[in-house]
Amino acid sequence: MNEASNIQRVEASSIHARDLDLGYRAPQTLIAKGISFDLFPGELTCLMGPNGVGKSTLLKAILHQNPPLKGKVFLDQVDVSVLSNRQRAKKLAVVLTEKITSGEMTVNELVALGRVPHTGWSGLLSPRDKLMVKKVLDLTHISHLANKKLAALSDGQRQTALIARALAQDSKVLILDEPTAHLDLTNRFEIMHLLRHLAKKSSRAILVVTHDLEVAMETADKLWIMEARKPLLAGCPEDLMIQGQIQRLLPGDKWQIDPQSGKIRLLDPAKLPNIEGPSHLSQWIRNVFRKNPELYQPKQIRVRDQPFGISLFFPNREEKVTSIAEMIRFLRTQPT
Ligand SMILES: Nc1ncnc2c1ncn2[C@@H]1O[C@H](COP(=O)(O)OP(=O)(O)OP(=O)(O)O)[C@@H](O)[C@H]1O
Repeated sequence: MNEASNIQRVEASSIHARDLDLGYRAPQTLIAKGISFDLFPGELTCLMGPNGVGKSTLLKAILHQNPPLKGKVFLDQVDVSVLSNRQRAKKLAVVLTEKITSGEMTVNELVALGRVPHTGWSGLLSPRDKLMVKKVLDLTHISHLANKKLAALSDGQRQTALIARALAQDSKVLILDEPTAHLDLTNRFEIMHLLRHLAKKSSRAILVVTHDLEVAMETADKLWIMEARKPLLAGCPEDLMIQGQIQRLLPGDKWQIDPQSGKIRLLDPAKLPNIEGPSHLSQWIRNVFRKNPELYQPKQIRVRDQPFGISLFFPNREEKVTSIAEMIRFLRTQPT
């Protein structure tokens, strides 16, 4: 980035930091050095990295819960350390991986707490506040849970209620730590698509810490990849995938990201059988041999669709099966 474009981007970013040292005091522990980032309005950014690398520590620096050991974080060009808690809460909403202690509270009451920066601690909701609570309950598909106590919710429902509370805060910056951790397959996409939609529709800057590469690739505008003792790497997810940079999320040489599917898999064993047939079928047969390197490998495998069938070719015969389970059973009977 040259200097002129750098200045332009700094002006546009909602959160900006350069060359931070992140860590803890008493005793002083340095976790990450030289960390720089810009979070832009209208974008959903996913922060990814191995366990313990310092993602939550970075969030705590942005939130001023644990200020950086060196450097400053700017929220709308204002140093976060000079903002009061109330000023920060109006600009920035957070969903952390917190345990809810007050299980007696209802979902409606929890979400209404999101309006506190706007109502004051009296907690009296104006009609506009009540409308906002209703709107976010609808948006997150939990209106039917409004009067349920938090203690009576599943982990995923509680997580969604916390997200609704943050949305009710109606801030321009939203930060979420592993929001999809407890959600089922559909809801992890639903919630992330909702966050993406909010980023676009109301020009919010949204930062999500996640370990879910599939959801991040599907929804994020930007990825921030955090590695031990390295500067933060930021980029468009598709560029990072094509450039092989996503592989940085998997230190060591045991696991590999397939740049075509974006899926994580064991590094290919030296030899896989020769498989002919449509790629959407042959890839799943290949998957079986990757998972079961001990399986007897025929000379050639041919797979076909409609009706589904697999032909296994041996030096002097052909065996036909009609499912992958049947293929595995058959190959297990073969001497290795
Ligand atoms: N309050 C603290 N005091 C000292 N060290 C801490 C504190 N909290 C976390 N750490 C350490 O900081 C390092 C980074 O932790 P952090 O929680 O930021 O990692 P993370 O990337 O969010 O990990 P995960 O993916 O497992 O959530 C870890 O080594 C952790 O032990």
